[in-house]
Amino acid sequence: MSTGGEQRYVELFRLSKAYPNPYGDRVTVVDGFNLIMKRGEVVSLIGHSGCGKSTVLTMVAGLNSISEGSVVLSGKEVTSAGPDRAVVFQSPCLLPWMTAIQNVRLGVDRVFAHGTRQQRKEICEYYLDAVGLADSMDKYPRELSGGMQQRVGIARAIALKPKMLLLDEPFGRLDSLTRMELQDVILKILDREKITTMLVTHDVDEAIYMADRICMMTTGPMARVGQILDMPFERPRRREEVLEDPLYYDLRGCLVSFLEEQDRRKHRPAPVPKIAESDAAKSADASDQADALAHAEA
Ligand SMILES: Nc1ncnc2c1ncn2[C@@H]1O[C@H](COP(=O)(O)OP(=O)(O)OP(=O)(O)O)[C@@H](O)[C@H]1O
Repeated sequence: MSTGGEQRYVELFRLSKAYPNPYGDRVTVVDGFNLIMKRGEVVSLIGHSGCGKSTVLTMVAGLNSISEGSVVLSGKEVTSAGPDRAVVFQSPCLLPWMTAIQNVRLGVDRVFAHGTRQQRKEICEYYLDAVGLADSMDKYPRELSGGMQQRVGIARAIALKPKMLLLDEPFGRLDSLTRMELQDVILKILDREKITTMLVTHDVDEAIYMADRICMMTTGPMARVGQILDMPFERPRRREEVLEDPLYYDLRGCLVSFLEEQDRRKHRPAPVPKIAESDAAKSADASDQADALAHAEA
């Protein structure tokens, strides 16, 4: 039976972020973002470009300061970056003078400094094999395709055996075939290792296929959780089964409607500003505004 700590393994409590703007003010991008994740759960954050998905993820990673609120992972408040949270970004940023295995070893040597040299080597080999790079471990980044480099980035993150995996559009730069292959690579590893994962993506289908829950963010500024959807599909998942499930299209429709509604709100015209005039002119102006608002609501 799972304990309370496993049910509330990650807690984002009233998380807010304000960035300075060029005029010296602060703009609150994310405001009062609440989310609780179970241990081993995969939650996808989805929302319009610029709503603050990466801001939330980087605050959880400890790479971005928290303006207000808190992130608690396994009972411990996050105050800085640490190896218990591994991040995979769009681009893996491998060190070009090191081979694939040397890139993975950098972190492994630090985190498992207590292990023997042989044990650390085996960890790296195991995860490079898990991402399908058994034959390319000794290649340099320049000898690897974009997809292969991203596989190294995934192996590098998971080899640290983190408590939490943070994926920020990890397939964003890949062609659709490679993207699907890597989705399956990650799903297989997550099914085996049960790593609690936050996945930021723009891709509705990717979110449905990979996540246990999808957290839809409202459009910023002051973005927060708009709605959370549970994905009813069993694990391990097979793409064809998910795609053939009639619920898939209902869920997809729900996500798309949410995003469209957010888009409408963002582009709703503001009321026409009033200018001081006579009472008669004022009332005419008020009725024009009412018309404008009614038009915007329609
Ligand atoms: N360091 C920063 N300083 C000032 N503003 C920032 C900073 N980082 C992000 N922002 C702003 O915060 C908002 C949210 O950015 P963020 O990258 O979190 O959004 P996102 O939803 O991940 O976007 P996308 O989907 O396009 O990657 C944007 O308006 C962005 O311009």
